[in-house]
Amino acid sequence: MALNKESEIDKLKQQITELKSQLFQKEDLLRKLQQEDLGKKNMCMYSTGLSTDEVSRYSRQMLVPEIGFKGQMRLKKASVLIVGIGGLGCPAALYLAAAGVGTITLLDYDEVDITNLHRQILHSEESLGTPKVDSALRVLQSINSNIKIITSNTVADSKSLQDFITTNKYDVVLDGSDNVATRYLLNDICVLNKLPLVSGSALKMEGQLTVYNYNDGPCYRCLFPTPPSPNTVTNCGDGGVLGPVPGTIGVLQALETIKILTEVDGVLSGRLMIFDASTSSFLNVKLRKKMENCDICGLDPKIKELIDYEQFCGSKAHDKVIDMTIQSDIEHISALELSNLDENSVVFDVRPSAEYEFCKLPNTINLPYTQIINNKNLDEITKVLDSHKSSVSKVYFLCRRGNDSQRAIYYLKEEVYILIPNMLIHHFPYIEAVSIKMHYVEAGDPTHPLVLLLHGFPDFWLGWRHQIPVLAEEFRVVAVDLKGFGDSDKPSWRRSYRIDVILEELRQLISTFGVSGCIVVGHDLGALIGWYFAYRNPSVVDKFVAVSCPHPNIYCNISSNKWLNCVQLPYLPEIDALKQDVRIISDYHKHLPLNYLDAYKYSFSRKVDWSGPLNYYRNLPFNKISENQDEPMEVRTILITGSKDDMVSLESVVKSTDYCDRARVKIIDNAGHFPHQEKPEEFNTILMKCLRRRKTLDRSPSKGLMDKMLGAVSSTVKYGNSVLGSVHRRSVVSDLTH
Ligand SMILES: Nc1ncnc2c1ncn2[C@@H]1O[C@H](COP(=O)(O)OP(=O)(O)OP(=O)(O)O)[C@@H](O)[C@H]1O
Ligand SMILES: [Zn+2]
Repeated sequence: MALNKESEIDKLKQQITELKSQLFQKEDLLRKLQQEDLGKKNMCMYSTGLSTDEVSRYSRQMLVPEIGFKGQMRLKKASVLIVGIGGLGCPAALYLAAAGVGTITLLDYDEVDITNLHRQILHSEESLGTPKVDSALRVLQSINSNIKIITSNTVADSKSLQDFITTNKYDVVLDGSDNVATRYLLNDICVLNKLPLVSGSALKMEGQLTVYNYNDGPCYRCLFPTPPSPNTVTNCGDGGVLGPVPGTIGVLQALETIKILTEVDGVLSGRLMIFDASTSSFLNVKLRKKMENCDICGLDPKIKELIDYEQFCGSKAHDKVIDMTIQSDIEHISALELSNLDENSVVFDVRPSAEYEFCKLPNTINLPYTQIINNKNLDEITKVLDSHKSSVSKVYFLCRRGNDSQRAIYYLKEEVYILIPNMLIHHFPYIEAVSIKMHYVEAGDPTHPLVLLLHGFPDFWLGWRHQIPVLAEEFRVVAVDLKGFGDSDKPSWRRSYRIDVILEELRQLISTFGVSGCIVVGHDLGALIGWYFAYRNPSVVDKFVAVSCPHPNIYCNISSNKWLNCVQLPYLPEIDALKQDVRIISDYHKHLPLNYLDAYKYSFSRKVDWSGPLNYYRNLPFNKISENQDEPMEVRTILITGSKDDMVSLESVVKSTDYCDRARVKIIDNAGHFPHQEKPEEFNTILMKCLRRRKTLDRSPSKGLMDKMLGAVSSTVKYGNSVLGSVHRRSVVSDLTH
């Protein structure tokens, strides 16, 4: 009976396949005949250029004043290239075809897979295993037989794409791809051929959209001059994606394309739209302007023809499995060996709990990787191992692809903290301030005056490693991980990073140490917070040291500041900052030895590690303390800066003293933006001297400082002229007052 049923199913399947193939042949024939007939269609006698059918079909959109007859004709004459007929390309193509875009080219190398069907709405169960472009063609043509659809089941690479662009005169290119190599390829080809590029992306519950190379707006390279490290890019296969998210972005890509084609104002160029599906909100952020020194669209472009993009990006032009090899000596075992492990072995499955729930192997313990690196499960690991009946001989880590399990082992083997030799650190406690947990490192005698160290961006408490042991000899030192950084809580809400919230939490944190006052030393972002804090809490702050950071009112005016530009990153906020983490971290911390660089990369390795830092910059730089220079900073202030800091000008640091009752400026020769890490000995000598010093500081910079500034002018080319001008002006003032 069972056998009969099986053969009946097989027979039916075979018949359906044959019928389908006949159907497809007939559809093809029909299409061809219709295409031939296209030009001869009944023209509407009152509407030159559109057939009667077209007038009726598009009547609802032609009634929209922005489109009208003219717009419809533009759409009809237009030619659009869509690369990637997946989550974004499907909805985009659907709306463009329905809207009557005259010629649409579909490019995709892939075949329909069952995992595509929840979001790639042009494909169906029937088309499983067939080229995506074929199933897309069938559906699009059934919706609109008036338009011409060209398809190609190939990889878009430098050669194939150039051929397409030369043969077909495109008006717009729409990026529906899912990998970095293809993004750069599409960008470059669009710049070289002067075509706008409508770019979208979607992952999990977030989507992003922008238009590149349009009306003198920036191109992808203006914003991302170098590709992210391959291992930091997450794809839908790993991160997951909710169908309507790419659906929304794809539809909006079609909308932007229609706006460009019909010359409607308000195209999303120079702006990035971020869609947060979890809160149903859209956010528009301004992007950095077109860069004069962009490699492809700048004034003197280095790239004049297409290159090998897989080589340039170090990754393939697809987003399929990317295997990581973190450690060459890592021990791997086969599935068979895994199934035969003895009872002295423990297996931790480090996949997210949701994935573990899909399916799990017996005798495994779920210990999500994200929790491991958050230090949340270290106790649990110990507990599990302790409670194991027999003695544990081996511990195995398991995940889907072998990447997170390697990362977990690496993390557990080499915790960040053991990197610091011979440092006197008491403990790594957490403090519950108001509603958040702050992680900090404490050293020195608790009865000594408290020095609070606030790190900068992108940094965490470890940035003060050279100062902690030295300060600990005379002070009680506390180096905190600011909210959103390191091991402190990382709320993702922007409102959690409002300056009043941050200051209140800081005040509470200080009071938990049982002291009424302290010295605050801040670097970069930490110093920016320090300025606000000292201004508002003069009774709590005995002295304030601002390292590499001008007064906030000056900071507000520095439009070319790299920190602010960082917030303007596209594919921002967090996802792409994360993709770029290796680059950003290595760029900022060129002075660090390799093992420390690794520690930093850990600390900024996840999306959540970027939400806080970026939110600070979204809120802080736009808060002026007080316009009124008659309300100066009461707290004694020491400004320390490197003579070669390319992010903070000497001029801005000197000008900051205008806002202070008592201020002193110290310059560390040949140091950049991280003087406390680059020149620790000189920095420590200056810092200790300033912190010990009791007498009142003068308001004006000293003569020695002027000389140093003049000497530094040649090395701070960017601000050279303004520094020089300011030095002359200030010299006159000092001469008069001395
Ligand atoms: N260089 C390229 N040439 C042609 N098609 C490309 C190229 N790069 C990416 N694509 C296509 O872009 C589409 C992107 O679709 P999407 O992001 O929804 O993911 P997917 O690859 O279909 O599925 P998943 O990521 O879940 O495996 C895919 O169909 C892919 O084949
Ligand atoms: Zn550019």
